[in-house]
Amino acid sequence: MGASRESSTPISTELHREELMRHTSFNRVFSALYTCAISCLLYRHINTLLVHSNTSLSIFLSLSLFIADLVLAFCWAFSLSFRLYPTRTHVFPNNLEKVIKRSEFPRLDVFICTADPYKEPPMGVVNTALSVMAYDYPTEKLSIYVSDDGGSQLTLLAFTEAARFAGHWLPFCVKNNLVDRSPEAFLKSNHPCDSEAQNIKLMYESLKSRVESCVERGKVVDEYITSEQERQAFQKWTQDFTRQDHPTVIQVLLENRRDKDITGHFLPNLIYLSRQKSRASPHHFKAGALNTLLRVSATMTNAPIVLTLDCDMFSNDPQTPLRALCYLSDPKLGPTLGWVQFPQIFHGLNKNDIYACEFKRLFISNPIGMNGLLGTSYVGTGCFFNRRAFFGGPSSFVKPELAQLGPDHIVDEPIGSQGILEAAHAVAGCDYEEGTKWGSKVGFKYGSLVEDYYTGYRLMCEGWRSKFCHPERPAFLGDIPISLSDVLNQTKRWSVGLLEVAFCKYSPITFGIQSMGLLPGLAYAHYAFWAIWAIPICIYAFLPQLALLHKVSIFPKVSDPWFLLYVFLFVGAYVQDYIEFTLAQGTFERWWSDQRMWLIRGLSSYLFGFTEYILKSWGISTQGFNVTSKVVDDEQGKKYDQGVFEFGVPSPLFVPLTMTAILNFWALTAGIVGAFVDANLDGHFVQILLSGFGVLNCLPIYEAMVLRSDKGKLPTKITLISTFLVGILCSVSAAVLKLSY
Ligand SMILES: O=c1ccn([C@@H]2O[C@H](COP(=O)(O)OP(=O)(O)O[C@H]3O[C@H](CO)[C@@H](O)[C@H](O)[C@H]3O)[C@@H](O)[C@H]2O)c(=O)[nH]1
Ligand SMILES: [Mn+2]
Repeated sequence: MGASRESSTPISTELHREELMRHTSFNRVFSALYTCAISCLLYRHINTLLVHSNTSLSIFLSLSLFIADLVLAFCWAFSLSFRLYPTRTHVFPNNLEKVIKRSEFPRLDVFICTADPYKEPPMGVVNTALSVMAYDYPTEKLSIYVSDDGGSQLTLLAFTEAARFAGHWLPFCVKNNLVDRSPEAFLKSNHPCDSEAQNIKLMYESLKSRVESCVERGKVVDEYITSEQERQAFQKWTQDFTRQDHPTVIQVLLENRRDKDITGHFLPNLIYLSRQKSRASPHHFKAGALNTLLRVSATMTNAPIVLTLDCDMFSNDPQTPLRALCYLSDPKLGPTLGWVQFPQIFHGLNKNDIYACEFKRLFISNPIGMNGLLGTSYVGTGCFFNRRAFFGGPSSFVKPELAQLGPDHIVDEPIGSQGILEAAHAVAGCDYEEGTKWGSKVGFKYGSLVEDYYTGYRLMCEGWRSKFCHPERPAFLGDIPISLSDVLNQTKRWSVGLLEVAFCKYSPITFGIQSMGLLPGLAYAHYAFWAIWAIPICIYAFLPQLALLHKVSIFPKVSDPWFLLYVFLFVGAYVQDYIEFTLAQGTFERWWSDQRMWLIRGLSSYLFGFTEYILKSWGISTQGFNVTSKVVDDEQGKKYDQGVFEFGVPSPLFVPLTMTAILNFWALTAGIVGAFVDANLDGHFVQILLSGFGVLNCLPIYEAMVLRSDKGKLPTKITLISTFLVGILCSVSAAVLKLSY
């Protein structure tokens, strides 16, 4: 591979390079072998089902095991798409200015989304904004838009303060050539403590304490409002102003041609936006916020490149836009390149990443795999878009209802002018989208709780391509949830959103494969059907154990040749998984957490996600976008750093987990005792092994159930309910067993 390495490309102007990963041929051989093994297993299942199952019990057992393995086989087939063409990319930002002059760099609009000042502390949002305002990019080309779906004056206050601080912070970053351009990250780093740094630190800390004191009080204190203009802005928060019902607030906090930093250089644009909300109109959560941002920015700056960021993803490398430009400004890729995605990488993970929030596969390995196909999916943050991608396919332009919102429109008035502000307010109204193509043909797509995945998928079906850019130094760093219930609720929301895509008329297995081809379609199907993991995981967590308790043997004996097939399939999958994980710089401990959390998610997030999706499609439940908390309370934070599971709240999500822990422990004990008493180790070996594996994975649950007494232990209520339910399961299965004899 590595076509661009050919001698015809002069190295000095090379902007990017791709190479197939070295282990690809191994992957392909192993995949072929594994496919054969799976086929054998499915053949055996069908054979057992048709020939050897004659009682209703044995039909039930064989059918369940068949379904479990069939689903596993599907999941495995989907994931093949990531393994056949894994392609790494390299970019050379140092060559950029040889190809395109700095003065000709395209303008860049940055969108930062926030939705709740209490779950997403305003100081965090401010740090994210400052880190991108300080990008190593011509400031006159840079505009930062902050979308506040929380409609909070606290966030606006934080940003009026931040705008003032930016005048000191930006020149400080440039002068000292900092790489940590989020003030919080800078203060935590080993920086030189000269008087200038000391000064900046004091300034930042006083800003922070003002903002945090207001957050604590829940309102903006008068003494912090310093100008008439600010006073007018805060007056919009009247008595009737609520988060769900309020007028649009647009505040130009910094204007490029007007505001200068302390060294006399112009500052980038900084705009606060809280779109109009009304209980009567749907707001479509983040997708709605992003579409409003697209329109408002179109009236103000309309940059051809758009960066979307979550409020907790601060920039960790000021060169990032230059890296993105290595692709976006390459005329060879130009016409169909829709976006350049950087991975989501997180800071603050504990040593073993107990909740597997790193999502190495989701955010790193799989994108590398998709990179060799049509390009990686959009993951909601850290993504540079070609604005044109939101208006139809590369060769089928879809006009927005106002020409002014189109990607070619040129804004020629200052952003603070009356005309511009009026236009911006008009397109931020809550009824604006009624009768337009926004959300269907134009902009971010509505219809799924994972608007990022769905939008990227639909754009790719329209013909857009993408690139994954994975530099050595993480481009962005994000926060992770640190309590188990937050973690599981997050993946539950994803499961619901993904299922919405799986079963809509644009399902990846039908529409996707048709419009993108087999492998990219399978890659998207892998995500869409993510939650079906719940089926095999639940079956394997309960069925063999219940059977073992009643001394029913359901797997081949150790002496049976089919036993070897099971060993190969299990060990093969686990070893391959381990190798892939460590190839992506993972440790053994983190891999163990990762596989454990996969099982835990299967028994909670995926299972509940499935149920909620069904209820939602029947119109019974209306699951919305539950924002993940980014607040770290000290005690919880300390626990997390020690690597202790935090249960705490009595969430129903914990019930199937606890049931699994109890049942597996019981089955293992009974199995071992039985092996001695009945001397039938041979027949029950696989089931004993499975129960043992279950117990091993449930160790933190036993600990939280019986050994701990702190606030994060498993609530007694959950233990009692689970024990009761396991009791019922056992009695029911005993009764069924009796009936069938
Ligand atoms: O009504 C809403 C809800 C959320 N958000 C913003 O959306 C972002 C993501 O929300 P978060 O609670 O952090 O969700 P996560 O599950 O952590 O996010 C992942 O999954 C989301 C889709 O479910 C994607 O949008 C994100 O980019 C992706 O990082 C945050 O910046 C929120 O402020 C809004 O702007 N409006
Ligand atoms: Mn998040």
